[in-house]
Amino acid sequence: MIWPMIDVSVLQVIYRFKLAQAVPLDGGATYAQIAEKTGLSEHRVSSVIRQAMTNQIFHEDSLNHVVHTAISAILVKDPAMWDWVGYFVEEAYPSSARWTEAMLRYPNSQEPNESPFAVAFSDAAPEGFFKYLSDNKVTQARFFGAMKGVGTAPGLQYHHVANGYAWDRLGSATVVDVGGSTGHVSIALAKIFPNLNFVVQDFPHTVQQAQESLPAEFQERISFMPHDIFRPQPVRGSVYLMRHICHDWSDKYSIKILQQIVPAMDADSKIIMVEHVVLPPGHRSFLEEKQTRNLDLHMFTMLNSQERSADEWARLVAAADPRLKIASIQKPPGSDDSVIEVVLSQS
Ligand SMILES: C[S@@+](CC[C@H](N)C(=O)[O-])C[C@H]1O[C@@H](n2cnc3c(N)ncnc32)[C@H](O)[C@@H]1O
Repeated sequence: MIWPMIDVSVLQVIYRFKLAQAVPLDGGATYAQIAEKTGLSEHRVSSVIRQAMTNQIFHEDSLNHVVHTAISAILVKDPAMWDWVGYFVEEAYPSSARWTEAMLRYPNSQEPNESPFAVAFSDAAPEGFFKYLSDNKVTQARFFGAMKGVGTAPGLQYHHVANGYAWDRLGSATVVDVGGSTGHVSIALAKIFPNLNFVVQDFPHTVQQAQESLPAEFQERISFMPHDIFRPQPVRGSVYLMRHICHDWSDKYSIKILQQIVPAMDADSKIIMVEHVVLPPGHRSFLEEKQTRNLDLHMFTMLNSQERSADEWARLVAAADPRLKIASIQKPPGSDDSVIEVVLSQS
């Protein structure tokens, strides 16, 4: 149980010293050649690569001669996978080693600037991960690349959002995509549901770029609006889509985000959250269970946030406003996320 830390340390060396790129995709390289390219000693290179081989990263096809495996080759061929590894080994891994320090220094904190990440990067990122990203273009580009890669995973495809809710029953509603980034989810829904219009809200720099690159066919139906999710919702009487928003925030902040929307809601309004709904142990395969538990603790690591069970989602919306109720939770087949429909009861 202790040894997997060596796996990640090895991955960090592979990333930092670009060991995958030091091995040509055709033909491979000797340890001496890789050492020369990377500036590491031949012994260190072979120790690291031979340990990586135990995870099927690289293969020695003859003594001291390294070739790629499918896993090592993907690090060279797929920039999103490279960014994903980079984000994990450079930001998440050192932060994960600071859990207990964060827990002791800031017991049960819900503040992003008291997360294990903020403890690990206290000099560079005293205000937490998101502020660090906005101040560091290299890290930001890597994180966006990683997120783009994650978005291509089968369980996170946008068609699950379409399948998980009866969007066609909304008539000609306006859907406000709160924290909708560059509008990729709205665009995916707009393609399938021609009656719906969309307002995508996010930080000013994000929505400005997105408006400029929006395909002409959607110009009439999708608009972009700079909006801070911690300020009152300016678009009234709509359907409010929030995909992967609250899992970035602890309860304290998620409640604030929801409370900004409630005053804008009318009797037909809904909040549609697309999020992970955690099941109790024993309901899923071992690998799914492991993935969910890892993700929950990863959210703690970086943001002092969490993944939530159905009960925790219900308590969260009720804490934001006792009139808010979860009307339905649908998990489309093959989807990692569920679609949580929240309504405002009028009684
Ligand atoms: C995890 S991403 C989800 C993006 C999109 N909803 C999706 O499903 O791909 C979180 C989004 O929230 C936005 N965000 C974070 N804090 C915000 C704030 N205070 N105001 C507006 N948007 C914010 C980020 O810019 C980012 O686009």
